[in-house]
Amino acid sequence: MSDVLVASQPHQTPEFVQVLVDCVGIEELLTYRIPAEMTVQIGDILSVPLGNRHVGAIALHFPNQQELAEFTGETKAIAAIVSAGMLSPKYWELLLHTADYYRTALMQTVKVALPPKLMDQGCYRVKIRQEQTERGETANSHPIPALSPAAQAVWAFLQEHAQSKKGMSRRYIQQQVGRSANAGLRELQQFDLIATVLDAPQRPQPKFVDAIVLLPTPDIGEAQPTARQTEILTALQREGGESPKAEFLKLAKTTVTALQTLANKGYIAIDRREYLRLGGKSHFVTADRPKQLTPEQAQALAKILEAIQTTSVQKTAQQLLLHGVTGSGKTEVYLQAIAPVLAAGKSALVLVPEIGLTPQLTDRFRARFGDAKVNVYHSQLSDGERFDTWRQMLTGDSQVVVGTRSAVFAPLPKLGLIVMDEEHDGSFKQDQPQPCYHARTVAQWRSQLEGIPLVLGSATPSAEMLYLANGQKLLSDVDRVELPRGESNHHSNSTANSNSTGSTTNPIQYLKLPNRIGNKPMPPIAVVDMREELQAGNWSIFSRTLRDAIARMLEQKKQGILFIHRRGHSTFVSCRSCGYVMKCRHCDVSLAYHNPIPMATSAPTVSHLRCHYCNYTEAKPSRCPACNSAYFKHFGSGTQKVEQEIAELFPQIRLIRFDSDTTRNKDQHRLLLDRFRDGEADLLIGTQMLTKGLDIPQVTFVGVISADGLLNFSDYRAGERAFQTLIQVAGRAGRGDDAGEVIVQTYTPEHPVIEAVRNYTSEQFMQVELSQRAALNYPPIGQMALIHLSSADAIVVETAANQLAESLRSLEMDWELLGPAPASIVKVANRYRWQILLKFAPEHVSSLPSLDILRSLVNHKSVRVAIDVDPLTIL
Ligand SMILES: Nc1ncnc2c1ncn2[C@@H]1O[C@H](COP(=O)(O)OP(=O)(O)OP(=O)(O)O)[C@@H](O)[C@H]1O
Ligand SMILES: [Zn+2]
Ligand SMILES: [Zn+2]
Repeated sequence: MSDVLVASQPHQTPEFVQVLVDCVGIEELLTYRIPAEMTVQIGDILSVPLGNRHVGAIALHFPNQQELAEFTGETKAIAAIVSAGMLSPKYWELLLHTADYYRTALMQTVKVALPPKLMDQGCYRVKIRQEQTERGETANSHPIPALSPAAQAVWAFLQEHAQSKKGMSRRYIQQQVGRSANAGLRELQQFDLIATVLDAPQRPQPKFVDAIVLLPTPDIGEAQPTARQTEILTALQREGGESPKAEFLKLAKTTVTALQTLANKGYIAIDRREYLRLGGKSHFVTADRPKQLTPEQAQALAKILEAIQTTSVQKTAQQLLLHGVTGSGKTEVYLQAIAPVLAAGKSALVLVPEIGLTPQLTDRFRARFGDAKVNVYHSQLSDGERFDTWRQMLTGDSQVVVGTRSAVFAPLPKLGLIVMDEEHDGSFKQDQPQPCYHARTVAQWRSQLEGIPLVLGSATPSAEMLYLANGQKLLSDVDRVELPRGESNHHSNSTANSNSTGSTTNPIQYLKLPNRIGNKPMPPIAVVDMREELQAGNWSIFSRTLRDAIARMLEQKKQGILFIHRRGHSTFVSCRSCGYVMKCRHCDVSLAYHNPIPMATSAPTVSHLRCHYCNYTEAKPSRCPACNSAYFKHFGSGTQKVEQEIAELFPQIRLIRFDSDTTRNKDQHRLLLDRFRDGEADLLIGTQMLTKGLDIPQVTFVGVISADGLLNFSDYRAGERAFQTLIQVAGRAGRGDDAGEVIVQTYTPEHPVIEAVRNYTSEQFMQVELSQRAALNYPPIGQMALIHLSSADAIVVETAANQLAESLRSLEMDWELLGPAPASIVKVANRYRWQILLKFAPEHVSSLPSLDILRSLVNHKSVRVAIDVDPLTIL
């Protein structure tokens, strides 16, 4: 796939190796000599001399002749191989490719992928190789007579402590044996007498406890439970019908005897259950068995299993796009696809968008496969937790890892399947620091490198995946993409097929789940025209329809969700009377509203509108250019404001606000959602986070305060994103027995996105969307990269941006350069932000400037530069 690996795997035994050292402040690779008796491989953890001490290092690159020629100084020799072959060459190739594609130094990429402390030599232990001690008679004498005194000393020390199963740390051996220990260890390693292992953490054992379980009310004729017994049963019901015995005794202030009586009467059972220790709140796994699949699910599963079969024989990766409407049972398909992978002793990686979604989803995986088989990996883990989880993965034990973006680098030696849930979700893309990788792109490379299938699931697949699934063609029916059986096999011969864009010529199988489980109808979506509300004299943010729906929901004692577009992005200007939106005449994106900003030249001193793709600027008209209405301004309402107004309208309503303010703490998500699930509130008010995978059966009502913020996001992807968000949000309604109802408020009901959402016509919408993108060479047809510049000094950053743009233009590369332009939100954290947009054909991605080159072209110390390849938002 990448040339990088080829260059780094020379044919002769390499004499030198470049390593990354575990030392704060040293970012570049250092070159070391490999002693003649040592065989080093890429990815080995080494011990190398640095200054007057030894530090940990990772072997990352074998320099070629040219690189060596540039190198003149004297090189020191590697002291020891601490741990060999811990991560496979394929894993390192993945990192090398990621660094290269995203124009980021390898070091920075490694830092994103690996947990802290990995190179810390204290984390490794030396053991006598098993075969040697088992030989019994040789165990107490020197197995090989030619050992040097240093090696003999270490050997004797290790033998003395052979009963310690965990082994000894190098540091401890050095302390005990003395200065020569390192040489001794190296010699023993060379004779293969010792092994070094990463100190493996103890896997927590599953914990079982007695649990009280509520049973269906028994048929007991006249004998009613006593008042006290009813109290106990109600308490148990409040706990969800299940509670650990010890906790419940305290909670219900009752006794073992009282519980036994209830058990004898058949009201409850006392049962041994596995007890889960999850972040924050421990709770039970309710035993969960595979569900009987619907025919559609079964068909999708069969295709995935077939892909797993074929790839394990032929090592050719396949991607499968599982397009299943909200509530169609995609997760159940993942679960049943993973089961045979685990049964074969392999591991599965499940990537999910955000931690807000993870508790509910990980619970389902734990319930199915048991606590011991499931590891969770995300950025909110502490350094220690990350490190422990990493080591757990390295053991090679068959396991499921459920994680967010960075888990795409999970070091699973026997990976058999990658699943990416909600593949369209923007949080798979890293904004900063560099590399600004997209986990889906990296997952695609990884699946090809490892020759394992990648399942990408979504109710609203991304334009990228639909385009790929359609064979990179535009206007044809996506449904017909599915390949005839067997044809997929000879198409793909391993990784050689991928081109430089990271997309693949391997066929993508398109799998569809068009119906909800139990054939529950999709909730009807009603669109309210806010212009009419205005005409009727209703100036509130709630239409009459929305107010009535909430009143009805309260009356029927149902639950609802009110969605508000993310705060702080009300940068577009539109007309409340006719819905007209100001757009850039060159770029087909909404113009951003700017207060006066300090600029070197022609600084507008009044509020103005500006395109942050191409820098086109115009004054903000005071009246609507289309209908001359004076009600022409920028807008936005935050969650707090909506919360206040709702509380004023419905004084008795119980609300939970769910946004980044109320969910800062990592257990807060689970807590708030649990409270809502338990019926502690009527209405959940929140932002984007609510759109993801919530499966709460009692929710019948979903309201969208204003779709306009989504529709007019000043970005070429606004339409796609708005469509996905609205469909996902609507998909939270009517998942249980009662039918759902969705209300969307907007000033532009005739907008194609709104039309498509109302009618659930995703394919048609995406086809039009793709052909519009093709017209302007926007992704996924063309490609883009965004160069960010920022500085505390508004003038300096503008000058630097102009100079950089000029330098880049003079390179005369195969890209189109737009800008420079100020970012739509110019000032963030006291820094002014400018950007340069590069548009190019996918085959030219490797000609993009690297971060190092950009830095050298920008000659201002105070200006920070970054490059984002395939940016998701251009704000
Ligand atoms: N074959 C089945 N039989 C019965 N119930 C099922 C089956 N498959 C899934 N379910 C249930 O249907 C509900 C919806 O399934 P699931 O959450 O997997 O859907 P989804 O497609 O992942 O939804 P979304 O994309 O909206 O998150 C869940 O409560 C799940 O337990
Ligand atoms: Zn107007
Ligand atoms: Zn423009």
